[in-house]
Amino acid sequence: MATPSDTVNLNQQEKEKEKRKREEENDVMWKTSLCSYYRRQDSSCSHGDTCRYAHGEAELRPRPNNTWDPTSERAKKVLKGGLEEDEEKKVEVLEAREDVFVMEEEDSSPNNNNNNKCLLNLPRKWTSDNLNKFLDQQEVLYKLAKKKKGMTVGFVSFETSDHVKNAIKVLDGTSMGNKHIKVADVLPRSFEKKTQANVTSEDPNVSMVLNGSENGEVIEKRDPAVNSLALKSRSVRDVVTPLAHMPYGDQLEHKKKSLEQTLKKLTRNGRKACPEAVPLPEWIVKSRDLAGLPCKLEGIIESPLVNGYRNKCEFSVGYSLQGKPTVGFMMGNFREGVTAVEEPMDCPNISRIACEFASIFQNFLQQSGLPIWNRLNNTGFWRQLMVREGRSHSVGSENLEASISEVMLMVQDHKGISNAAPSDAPLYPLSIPKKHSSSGQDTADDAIQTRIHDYVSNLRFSISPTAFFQVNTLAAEKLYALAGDWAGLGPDTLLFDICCGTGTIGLSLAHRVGMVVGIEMNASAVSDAHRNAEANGISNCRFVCGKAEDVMGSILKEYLNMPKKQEDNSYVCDSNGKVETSDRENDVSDDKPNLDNLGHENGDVKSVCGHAQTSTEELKESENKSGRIHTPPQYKNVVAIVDPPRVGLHPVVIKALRTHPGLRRLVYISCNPESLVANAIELCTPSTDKAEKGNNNNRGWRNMSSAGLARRRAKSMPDSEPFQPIKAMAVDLFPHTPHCELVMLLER
Ligand SMILES: C[S@@+](CC[C@H](N)C(=O)[O-])C[C@H]1O[C@@H](n2cnc3c(N)ncnc32)[C@H](O)[C@@H]1O
Repeated sequence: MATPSDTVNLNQQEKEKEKRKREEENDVMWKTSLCSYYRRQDSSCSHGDTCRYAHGEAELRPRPNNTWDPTSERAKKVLKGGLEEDEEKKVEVLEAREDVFVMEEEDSSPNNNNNNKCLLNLPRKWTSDNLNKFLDQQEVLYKLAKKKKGMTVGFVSFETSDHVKNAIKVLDGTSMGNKHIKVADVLPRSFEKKTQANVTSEDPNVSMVLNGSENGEVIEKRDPAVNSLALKSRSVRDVVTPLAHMPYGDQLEHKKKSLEQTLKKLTRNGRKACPEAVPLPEWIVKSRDLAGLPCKLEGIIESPLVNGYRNKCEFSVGYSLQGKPTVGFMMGNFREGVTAVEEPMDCPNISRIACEFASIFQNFLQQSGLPIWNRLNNTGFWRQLMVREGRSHSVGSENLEASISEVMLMVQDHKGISNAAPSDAPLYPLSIPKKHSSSGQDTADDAIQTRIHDYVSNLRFSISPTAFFQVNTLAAEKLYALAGDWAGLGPDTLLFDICCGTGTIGLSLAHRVGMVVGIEMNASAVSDAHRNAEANGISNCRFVCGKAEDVMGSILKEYLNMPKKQEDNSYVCDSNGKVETSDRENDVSDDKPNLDNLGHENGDVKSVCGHAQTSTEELKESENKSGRIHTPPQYKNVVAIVDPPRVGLHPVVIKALRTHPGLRRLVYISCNPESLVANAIELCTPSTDKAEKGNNNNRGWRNMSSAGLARRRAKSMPDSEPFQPIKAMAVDLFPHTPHCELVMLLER
């Protein structure tokens, strides 16, 4: 007979076995990051040994590129170790120069450089003011001290070598929280003065756009890049395409496993959020047969093109580790103090053409009189180059490169924190001198096109500089086709294309439905959608410009809160976009439609529409003229395809979709499975009529996971029928990176 201690041992053995099995089976990212519970010093992570994140330093494994979770003690030790190994304790601050210190010219000369030091391990939240105060408190004599919020490094310059010695004596090793300050040397580099020159292009269809508010002044300052020794072991290929070392099949397997883990969060959180008084929904009960998945993950569709697939690249401008002005990708996170930029050639997802333009731009920078953007003090000019490619006709993966017929280059004059200028920043088209004109002279392009074109499902799409377009067009076609197949479309379907961009999803599915209503906040994208409908002869689409959270409620009302019975006065659009009446079948009711409901609750709804658009005003006008009331037709099948940005849908949109009983099917496309899961928790968790009213106790929400927040919101969801996750499938739009698109069908 087994004793209790035998049972415990057996259980432990089982657990160990299970753990080993998981470690072997699981993805290469298994336990390469610390669990957030562990970070919060809270040992209540319910996954226990099966958690894919490390519960402590001992469990932590290195990442595939041989680095450690940057928040771990190990990573910090590696960094520290690297520094200590260096005899002279020199930090390789390659381009910490006079614009950081605002020093006199002679101060930055190599001879005086010993009077410039950097302090390591300072609190991230400190600004220059804090550093100045601290040095004063320590009675350290110095000339100038600078510190950027978010970084752990500060820079100090001293008048004399005695002052430096004293500072080292006082500061080196001083405790700062659980760390010790280190004083290290700064290695400035000198750079040659450059002259301004023009970008020239031999490509006939290159357009260039300046995105920003004003031209920067011409100042001869250089961008400091703070790069630790640890960076030397990193390659840009590892940073940008961390899965590139695996065969493509293994990458897909890796992503699938990672998605399974993420999807399981939906089940766990749905179970936790389900009110006690309500039975667990069927999908949670059935998850036991699916190893904890909320629905079947049907697989992952591979990208037709694995290399060079990106049609859009945002290159950073900065200095390389060798101090060369470079156009490419940053070697790490600015918050980690990394600003080094390396060339993109080794990144397999970048097209040859984009690399060529990055290289042309890099050569141009050598001669430009304008300075490179300084990420430490937010000065300078050249900051980012965006390269977008367009095609002249629809193609397969074999000859994609040959079909690229247009390139749009976009540079930014933008001083905000985020690398990308806001989407509503003014755009200035720039003419690019062409080398080849019939006269042999350089000529400027008279009619500058600020749009490029691409093809999805044989439809031609016009794309404005700031409009979203999927970066992997061929894989996006597969994504949209899958969404269309799952949406259960037919002539009697009303399709809401939520976050529609240039109208790609709605327009490519328009021939399979009665009507499409697209919603999008980017006005240029909405104009594109309008143009794209017209260019492709599609008339049953309407596009609304507005934030989904502002317009969703009123649009649902407009289309779904129709009177039960109408005569033959519903409308369809003819091929010219004119509104006509039709004999569409309708449910029976005697109510008159309430035209007031057709207005948008939150005002400010601009409709930029295809031919089929009929605004409230137009409806009212047509009612007055004909004496008949025109209302949108009723559709038997109402479906929404949502394709939100990485953050997911706004809670107001989720609530509108969830609480409108007319919407029975929803296809959720997501580039961020974590936010899909969070939104699905709110859409699929049962509610009660005793839903908690808005909880004012928001303490601690900053530390909450997106799933935790969703659980909290699910509790205050008004009583409404929840959706059920039916199936999920991934589409790999981003080979060589950990990202992919996830599609989930929800029904009720
Ligand atoms: C992932 S993209 C999808 C675009 C489009 N479905 C496609 O595949 O080309 C997300 C889109 O949502 C838009 N967007 C972001 N936040 C929004 C909001 N609050 N309301 C409406 N649209 C939004 C963005 O401008 C972007 O065009």
